Amino acid sequence: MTAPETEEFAERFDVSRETLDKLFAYEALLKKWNPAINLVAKSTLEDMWSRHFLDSAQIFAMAPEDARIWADFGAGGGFPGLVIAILSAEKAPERQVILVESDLRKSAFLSTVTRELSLNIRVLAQRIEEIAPLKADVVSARALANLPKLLEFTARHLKPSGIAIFPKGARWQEELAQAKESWSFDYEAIESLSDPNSVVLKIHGAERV
Ligand SMILES: C[S@@+](CC[C@H](N)C(=O)[O-])C[C@H]1O[C@@H](n2cnc3c(N)ncnc32)[C@H](O)[C@@H]1O
Repeated sequence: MTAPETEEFAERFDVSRETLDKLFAYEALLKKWNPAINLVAKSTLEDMWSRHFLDSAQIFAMAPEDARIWADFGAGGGFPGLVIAILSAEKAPERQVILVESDLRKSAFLSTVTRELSLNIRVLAQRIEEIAPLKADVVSARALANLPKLLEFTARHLKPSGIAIFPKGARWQEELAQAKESWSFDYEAIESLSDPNSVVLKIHGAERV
């Protein structure tokens, strides 16, 4: 039987049975690897759908459908990047997702899921600072760094027309004010579906001032 949170997820994001099965397979691999390499906090393992999957899928839904290159920085256990790739297989099949993760054990996990689920993902087991410009349409990052640092990471890798999408916690306004000291940009702050105190920041046209 399908759990209510799974049904709610399927309905909210209008995904097929095949996509749900890929998410179940990813969940099983994550639970298998987590005790060895701590991909997500143990306390959140039983909350996979209402927390990590929902949190990631809302980011997917905020990007233009025709975004071809999507880079997720500091992908860790695959949030949001792996969920983006699983949803993209159904809804944006031309898209390639690039997962940048410098921790070798975590990037090995990301490569295993990529292979087992036949996803259109390129895993880069490198530091963001060291990779060649990606010319991405979208860059996302969850729980990686504060906003000024994220803008610095993103600047080299986003196309001029591209957007950056960063989920942020309750202190997002402080980070925004700090970022505005060195950057000019347009943004939207969208209330997070997984936590009413958090937002997802959508940023366009960032330029150093
Ligand atoms: C707190 S974890 C967040 C993981 C995932 N985004 C999530 O929300 O569950 C941050 C991840 O970023 C990776 N990381 C930190 N600095 C990095 C860098 N400069 N280049 C690539 N990866 C980095 C770490 O290895 C870690 O896996």
